[in-house]
Amino acid sequence: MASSVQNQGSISYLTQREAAEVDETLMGPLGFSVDQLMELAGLSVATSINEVYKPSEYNRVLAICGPGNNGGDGLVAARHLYHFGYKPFVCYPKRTQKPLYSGLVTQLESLSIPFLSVDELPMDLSKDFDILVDAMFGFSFHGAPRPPFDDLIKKLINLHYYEQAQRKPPVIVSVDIPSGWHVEEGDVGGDGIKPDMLVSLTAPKLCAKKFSGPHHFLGGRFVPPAIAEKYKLQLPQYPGISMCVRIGKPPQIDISSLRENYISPEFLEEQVEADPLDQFRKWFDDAMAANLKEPNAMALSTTGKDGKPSSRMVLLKGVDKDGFVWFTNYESQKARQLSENPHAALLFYWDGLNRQVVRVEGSVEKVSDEESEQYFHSRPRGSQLGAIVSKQSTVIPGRHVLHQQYKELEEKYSKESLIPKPKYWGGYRLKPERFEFWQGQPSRLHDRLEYSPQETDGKRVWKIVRLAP
Ligand SMILES: NC(=O)C1=CN([C@@H]2O[C@H](COP(=O)(O)OP(=O)(O)OC[C@H]3O[C@@H](n4cnc5c(N)ncnc54)[C@H](OP(=O)(O)O)[C@@H]3O)[C@@H](O)[C@H]2O)[C@H](O)CC1
Ligand SMILES: Cc1cc2nc3c(=O)[nH]c(=O)nc-3n(C[C@H](O)[C@H](O)[C@H](O)COP(=O)(O)O)c2cc1C
Ligand SMILES: Cc1ncc(COP(=O)(O)O)c(C=O)c1O
Ligand SMILES: [K+]
Repeated sequence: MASSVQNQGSISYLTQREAAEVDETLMGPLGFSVDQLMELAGLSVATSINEVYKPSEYNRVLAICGPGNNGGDGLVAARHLYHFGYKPFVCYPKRTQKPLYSGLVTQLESLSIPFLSVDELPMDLSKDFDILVDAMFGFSFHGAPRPPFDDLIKKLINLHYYEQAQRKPPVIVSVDIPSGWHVEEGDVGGDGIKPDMLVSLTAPKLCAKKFSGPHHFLGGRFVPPAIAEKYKLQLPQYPGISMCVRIGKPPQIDISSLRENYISPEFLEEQVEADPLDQFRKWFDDAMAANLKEPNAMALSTTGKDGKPSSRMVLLKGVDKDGFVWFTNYESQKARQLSENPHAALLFYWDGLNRQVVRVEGSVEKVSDEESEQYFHSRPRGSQLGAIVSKQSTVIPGRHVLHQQYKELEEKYSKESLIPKPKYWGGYRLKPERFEFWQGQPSRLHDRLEYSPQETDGKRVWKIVRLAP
């Protein structure tokens, strides 16, 4: 059995027989119920879709569900997609009279998700939907598709006939097997559906080797090692806590075509804080609440006396009325430039909120030695040693020198002993003279509000103006 499991690269592909056996083993000796596996499968499908097609752009989803478990996966996926912010519709023409399936239907009905009969579907699916989930047939498909699925499959094949230059055609996402394809041979006649995305479940089936669309995902982070061992399955690592993982090549796309259409709430003069620091804190809190990774990462741009700019990321470690603070090596390239020209600019980009705080511009000073000292000792011991080891921005012969010195220092400063802050390490503080807050909007008509200081009646106030996007 094991020898017949096919590999392409480092991933195993299952035959139809093996796929059914794995299923039986999961649901027999390994104690899974079909409900559980279907829930995990449907959730994997929904998360895979969300990785590639965001609900802001691809909102209307039609899940076309077949009579078997593949159809059940489609019903579960539709429910999760609803909760992820999509608008799902379901076409489920051959309902299975089992409590599992009627339960799934009830759950969808309770969310007011419309069920459309085959007759209610438009001839041309491209107008009403952004995503078509093909959950008609999975690994038990055999022979030629019978009605009404033959026509439904034709609708998916014919989609491109309706493609109009101005309209983005809906994408097809196939669950486990592109419906109508032979489970092992693939699209034998070459005239079957051509999904944009395939979400293989448990392990890809042989037909997946013939999939040439841009997005191949594997879902189902539930395969116990016993199954993987028994079938000598080589499966990829799932990232983080994700239910799915991209397999196969990442899409080869034309970089010039990469673009987002930003959709955000309005950002108006009336809503902003009078003090840009308060506005910054508000946006920083939003970035924290949105769970963005390292919202304190900022690009720092400096120029030396030659006037040639350089940028690099640093971490914001404090912000108050006196300015924005970060820590670094005082003998680094940025330090040299700052000693030649104290003017610098900071830039934050908060992807996920479509926001950047651009041009926090101002002059820079070193922070006090006590402040550097205090921050240095708050860092993990490893980072403290790292700061001693790294003669930042100098040329070194290889990684080994860093590790060698690190090991020596680790021995020198055992356990609790104080690691002295090197003289060449400390903080800088930028005192802002200008701020700009930018929020992305559709058609590149973004909001840009700029703060600059102004004297009014001998008092310094912040003037706010709107800039053209
Ligand atoms: N561990 C896993 O991998 C899991 C997989 N899941 C999903 O389940 C499918 C396999 O489900 P299964 O119910 O075995 O089969 P299908 O969904 O492929 O469909 C079977 C039904 O389709 C009918 N059928 C078959 N061929 C035709 C045809 N040519 N025309 C019309 N109808 C057809 C079949 O009827 P028969 O009368 O022919 O028997 C069945 O009614 C797998 O691919 C995954 O998507 C689980 O959800 C989770 C675990
Ligand atoms: C997210 C991120 C945060 C960083 N934070 C710092 C930092 O706080 N301090 C620092 O010295 N380098 C930091 N670095 C490394 C710098 O980007 C840079 O490589 C280093 O400071 C040397 O820059 P320079 O040669 O221009 O002086 C960070 C890098 C990244 C990607
Ligand atoms: C070289 C260097 N120094 C300092 C920092 C800031 O890190 P910490 O939070 O440890 O101060 C970083 C962060 O990436 C860094 O790469
Ligand atoms: K399918």
